[in-house]
Amino acid sequence: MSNTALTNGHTNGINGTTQNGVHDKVDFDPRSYDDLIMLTESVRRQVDLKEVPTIGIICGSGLGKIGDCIKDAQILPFKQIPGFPTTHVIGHKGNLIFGYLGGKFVVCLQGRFHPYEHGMDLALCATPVRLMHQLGVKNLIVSNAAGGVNPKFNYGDLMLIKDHIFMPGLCGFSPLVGVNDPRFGPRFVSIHDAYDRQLRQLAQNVAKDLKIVLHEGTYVMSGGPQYETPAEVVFFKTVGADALGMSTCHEVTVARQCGIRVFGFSLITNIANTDADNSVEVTHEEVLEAAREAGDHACTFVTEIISRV
Ligand SMILES: O=P(O)(O)O[C@@H]1C[C@H](O)[C@@H](CO)O1
Ligand SMILES: Nc1nc2[nH]cnc2c(=O)[nH]1
Repeated sequence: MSNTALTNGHTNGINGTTQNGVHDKVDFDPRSYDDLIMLTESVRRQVDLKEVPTIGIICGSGLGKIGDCIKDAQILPFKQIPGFPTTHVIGHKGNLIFGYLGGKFVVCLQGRFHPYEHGMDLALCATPVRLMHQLGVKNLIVSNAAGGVNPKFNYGDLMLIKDHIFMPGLCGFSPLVGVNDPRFGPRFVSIHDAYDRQLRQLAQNVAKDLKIVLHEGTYVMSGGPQYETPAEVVFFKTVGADALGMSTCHEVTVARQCGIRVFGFSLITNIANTDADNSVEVTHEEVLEAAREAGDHACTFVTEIISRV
């Protein structure tokens, strides 16, 4: 089957109707388990789930190419998913894709929700991970574009995420804040093993075989959307950061709450400034350009990892 964009009308089941496949604004509560079930049912009705997608993928800025590599793709635009907000960030297409990659049936988020776009509602931004869990995902591959802090990193390198510092989470902006329905998972979640050691080893082996430079390091999520000042970069470097971004940690936190194994990597799209007297501008355009250049590379890497999971 060739790739299919799903545009049939449907009834979303959460507060209302749809016209021409586009859902009306719905009153979706990301902390309601019942709303999550209705959202999941709506997705199930719109796609032909040939198998259980046990692998989920989240594409970072400009890394949507990974989604384009999926075979026999069924493409469900976010605007057809009741409860999903819109993604406004250039380089995030806004599709949920089902199909085959690396010989496995996968579900891929071609675009993500950044907390800075959605009033720091982290539970809302992490809803796709809860959806993936409902659909049967057991392993999640998260990717992002990030600024390199570690002096060994170069533009275009890949960094496997070994650990993270979730700045908004430390300040009370966690997707787990608020009433916790135990059906989402435990109230208190241990994040001691956020990035699965076995998957990291597997990725290292893949990188070696494909002759890809793969660093390993700590990813810091800041609230964004502003990039860091040189003093902030020095601050993060001092506390152990290797790469800086504005996403991922909220998704990983929710994934761990529901028992999904995680593998994460960053594409180093710029080198973060540490000296205010010699600093250069960082732009989203250069971030996207770096991601475009690394698209094939990232796609091969992810495909090979999936084939070996
Ligand atoms: O979705 P990711 O984390 O890859 O997006 C990064 C962080 C900001 O959203 C944007 C900055 O250029 O790219
Ligand atoms: N916070 C942050 N996010 C990024 N995404 C891509 N580059 C950067 C960066 O330098 N800082």
